[in-house]
Amino acid sequence: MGAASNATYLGLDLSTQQLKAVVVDDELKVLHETSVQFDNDLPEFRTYGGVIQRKAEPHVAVSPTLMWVKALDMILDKLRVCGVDFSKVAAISGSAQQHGTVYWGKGSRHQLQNLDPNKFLHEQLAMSFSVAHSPVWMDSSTSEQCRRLEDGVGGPLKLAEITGSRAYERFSGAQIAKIAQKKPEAYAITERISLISSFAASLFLGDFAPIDWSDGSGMNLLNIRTKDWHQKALEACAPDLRDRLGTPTSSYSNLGPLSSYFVERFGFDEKCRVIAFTGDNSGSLVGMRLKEGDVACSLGTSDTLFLWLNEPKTVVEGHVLCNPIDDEAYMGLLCFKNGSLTRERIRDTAAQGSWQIFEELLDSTPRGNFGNLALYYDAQEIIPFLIGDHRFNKANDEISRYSSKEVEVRALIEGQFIAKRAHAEDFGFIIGPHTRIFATGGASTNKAILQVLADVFNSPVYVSEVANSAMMGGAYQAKHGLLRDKYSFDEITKSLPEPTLACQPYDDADSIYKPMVLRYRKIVEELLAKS
Ligand SMILES: O=C(CO)[C@@H](O)[C@H](O)CF
Repeated sequence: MGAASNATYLGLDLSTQQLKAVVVDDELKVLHETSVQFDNDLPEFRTYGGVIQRKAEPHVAVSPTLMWVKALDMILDKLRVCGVDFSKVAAISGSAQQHGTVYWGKGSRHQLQNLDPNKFLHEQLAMSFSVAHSPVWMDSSTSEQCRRLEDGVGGPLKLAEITGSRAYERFSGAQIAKIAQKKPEAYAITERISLISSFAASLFLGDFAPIDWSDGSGMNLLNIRTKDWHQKALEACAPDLRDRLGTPTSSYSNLGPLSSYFVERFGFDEKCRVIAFTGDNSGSLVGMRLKEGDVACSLGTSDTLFLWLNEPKTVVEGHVLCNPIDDEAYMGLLCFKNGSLTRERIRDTAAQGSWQIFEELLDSTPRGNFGNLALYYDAQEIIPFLIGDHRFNKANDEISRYSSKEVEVRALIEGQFIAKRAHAEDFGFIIGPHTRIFATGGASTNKAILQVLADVFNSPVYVSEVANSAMMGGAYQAKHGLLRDKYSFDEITKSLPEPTLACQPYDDADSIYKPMVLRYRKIVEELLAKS
């Protein structure tokens, strides 16, 4: 099957903290894999976790757009040094952090279409962006724009019914509205607005790439049933926005030939095709080959739960996105902002910065943690809308610290997963005898953490051989988009091994965690009332 038996596919994941790339063979087996860490490999941009946040504006989170361009220059050189034969690559696709927006200035399309193969991309595109720092998904500074957007379309429930979500601060619509209001001159000279996924596709295409339906579902602007922009939402955000966004497209669209820049600079075949890029959670769904009834838990900078939906639904919390594999289907998504950075904080304070000690401490405490329950929110959490650390003892008194480090470690992990179960059930997810949890992301390599996940959800936890499902999803989508006319996604991915069972829940798990979920709801209700 495939374009040719020696065809390879290039998949990328432009995530919050790093750019990752993988080359797979025609059977989708990994041949090469590498990454560029923004903080360490591109220190000149002075990011922390790939993002710039200033104490004076704690709710603002941006990333230098040019940092992502330079990371692409670097990662292709790293792949070349790894010995990748670019001439065999039949198609390219990828994933990227959702919701962030890139602002292409006047004349940038011409620059994209006329790149000089003797120069780095970052040299040639240094002046191409009308907004140098892209707002990213960790930003929560747009509550005012959210209210205006909801009012403009008839309220939060109406917006959720049409676009799959009520207004969220990190979503692109509110972020674009803020740029148009606070930087009108920059907005006026903006020729195109991309998501970070379609921005990455644009670099490979050598032209503006369309926004795909799945990542476009994270903007509060796309009607997820008609797959077209919702005019009232566009008008509630910024003037003349439709032309700046372009026409959205299916998430496995074959966009066109690879830019000649890459053919001449790296030796790609001129027949290599660019397939639409999508959001990282949609890419993870592709990479995990998620099926109806399964739940995916991605443990990365953000923690997300997502599942396959055959039909859209209106939700007051969480999101419904167009499905990246099947144009007629959807996916449900719950995003928890305080993921790996919070786990790293507690690892540093309670486990001397060592994951091994962290695991030992976690393993040394009983399920239920002696009745202690805690919530840790370094940054403004999305669900629930809370911030700060909130520790509770067995008597349900809020306390400032736990006496032991092992209690603190278990309180963090149990609290994160209990919250996920509570909000997944609110979303309508029913945990049953056939439920399978598929774990991915950095923390999915930590067995002790996965055991807590299995216990809290009272379900078996499976892992794929490659922890980075968003990156693998890019590679799978490259072949899927190239050969979709001949083969279905299942046919294209059938050669892949089934995920591995990582752990099963203990028999007493549900009797411990079901009551803790109820306790979590009560605690959150009281904290929200106070805040
Ligand atoms: O905001 C999110 C999803 O809605 C996050 O998972 C980002 O996509 C992480 F990059």
